[in-house]
Amino acid sequence: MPPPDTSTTRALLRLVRWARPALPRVVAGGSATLVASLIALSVPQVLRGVVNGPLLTDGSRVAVVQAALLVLLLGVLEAVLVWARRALIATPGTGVERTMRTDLFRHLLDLPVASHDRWSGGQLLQRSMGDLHTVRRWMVFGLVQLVVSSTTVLVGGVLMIVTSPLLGVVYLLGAVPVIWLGFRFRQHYKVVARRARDQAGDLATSVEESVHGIRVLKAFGRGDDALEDFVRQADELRGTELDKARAQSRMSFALAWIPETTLAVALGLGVWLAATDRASVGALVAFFATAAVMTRPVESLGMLLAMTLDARAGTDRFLEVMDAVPALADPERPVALPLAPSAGTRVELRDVRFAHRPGSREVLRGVDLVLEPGETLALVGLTGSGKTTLLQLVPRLYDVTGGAVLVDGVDVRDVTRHDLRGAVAVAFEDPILFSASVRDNVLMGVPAEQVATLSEADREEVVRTALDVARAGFVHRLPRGVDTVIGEEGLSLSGGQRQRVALARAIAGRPRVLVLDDPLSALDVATEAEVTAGLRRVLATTTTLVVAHRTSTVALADRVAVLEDGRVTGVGRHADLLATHAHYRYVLTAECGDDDPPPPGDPRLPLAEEVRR
Ligand SMILES: Nc1ncnc2c1ncn2[C@@H]1O[C@H](COP(=O)(O)OP(=O)(O)OP(=O)(O)O)[C@@H](O)[C@H]1O
Repeated sequence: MPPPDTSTTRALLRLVRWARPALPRVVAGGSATLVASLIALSVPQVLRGVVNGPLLTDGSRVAVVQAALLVLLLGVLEAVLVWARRALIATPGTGVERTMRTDLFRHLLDLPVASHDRWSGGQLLQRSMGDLHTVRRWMVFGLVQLVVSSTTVLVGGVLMIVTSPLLGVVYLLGAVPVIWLGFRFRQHYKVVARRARDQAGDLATSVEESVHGIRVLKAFGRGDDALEDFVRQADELRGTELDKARAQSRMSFALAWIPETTLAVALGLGVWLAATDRASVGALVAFFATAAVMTRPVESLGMLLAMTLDARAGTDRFLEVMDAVPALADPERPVALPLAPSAGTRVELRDVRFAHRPGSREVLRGVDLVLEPGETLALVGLTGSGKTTLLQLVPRLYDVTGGAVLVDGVDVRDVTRHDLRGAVAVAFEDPILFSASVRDNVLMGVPAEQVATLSEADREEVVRTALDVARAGFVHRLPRGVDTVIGEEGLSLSGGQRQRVALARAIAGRPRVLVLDDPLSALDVATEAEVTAGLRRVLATTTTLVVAHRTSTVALADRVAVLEDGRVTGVGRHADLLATHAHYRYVLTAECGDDDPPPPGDPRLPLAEEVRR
């Protein structure tokens, strides 16, 4: 077998952090297996004594019976140890797998939103399920068996040389081609093992995306294309799995025929040695019985090496995610947000700059904006002007790349994410709900520790008020009212219904700051006005930043800020801006007079020119 691959060893050693609690039992189980194997190797030595002693000399029955009883005892002991291994190892492995999975999930929740662009949903699913399952199987079976088989082969080899040096050397000559083939196998297999895992992740992503976008696929009649794509990916994965299987069977074949061939040569040589009195019959029996005991460990080495390389690929994929740095980590010395002033919370964006990647074009280029306590400020701008990006900086879904966002005078980077998110609630245009009851979805907007202190009646009151304000009374007509479980991502609700439940979630915790990304876009104007009026009434002291695309939304704000090419070019009341700000008028009304040329790069430019003509 090839010497251990240091990079594989290093990667797998990093697993000790998770495996530590299971180590005592794994080591005990491994030791039991090792002793069982050594017992198996000792039987040929007993046979040697019987053959060279009673069988070939005085034929003492007592000695033969004694030897048989000894072999029986060793056999029983070996069986007990094999059972002990299973009993010791089965449970701790599942605990390790669970801890790794939980840590991975916890880490995912801590990662910046941007890192989710790096791994698709299917890849993360595969990493947290299939990969960790492979790692666990290797840890409790592959690793133990690899250590035991390698030790058995080593001890067996030494015993063979001691029993008959010449035959031992002949037999062990087979190790030379085996090591060479093992090197080649490892080089090839580690590449295909990784490829197979990546392809399995891509395949899972296809399933996830197709299920997610099933309505689009059906509506556009693209089901066959999706199927074709899926079959192609499935074929690629199958090809890689076959490649793995072929490599493994070549290795297993070599591990079967090479030792058997050298054993056949050793047998011929051994018979000649015995016939010429250069070796005892007992030694010959012991030699070949040892070779028989070693057959299985030798043959299993190919499979165990493959398992190790599969586990290495799984470990690498797990550690890649775990090594991703949570860019939005909590500060070392967090500052507490001051208690909410009675008038409400002041939010300030001070010379805020933001680029999605280092060196890329800045989406925000020095934004200065102040939201006075309790004020509702609408953010208006052309599509792609950076409105959503700006909103996401307030609850720190992204960090500014320049300047600062301050909540009641405290930089949001100096506050723990837990505190900040307790103070700032968000509702997006595309609302994501979870496959839980309406009640649980709404209560998700209230910090967990606060929910724990509420009585059952208070919780109901919180949910009812939030749903009332969001004009989401339709939930009471669902089959089980607020207990109705809304399907995955809330797809069993209409777009407008989902938006209202998501809004109820955002306001349930009575946040100090509410950040709304056009959250009522799917509502008719009348319902939107009702919802906004309800919001104003209930959240009188809540400072609100809302992205608006419609005049109806904007009219309900105290002031409006116009975002233009990454900068705020105007702040004021809707009517004033409409009268004085050409770009604002253009964005909101698509009315473009001769004096108000559409801004360069505006996607509506061709249409505006057409209208003018
Ligand atoms: N994750 C991302 N990575 C790289 N660029 C991004 C990312 N998200 C948004 N952008 C870019 O940032 C710019 C601003 O996007 P943003 O979503 O903030 O615009 P918006 O004003 O909210 O648009 P809309 O009104 O259409 O929602 C766009 O050019 C967009 O392509």
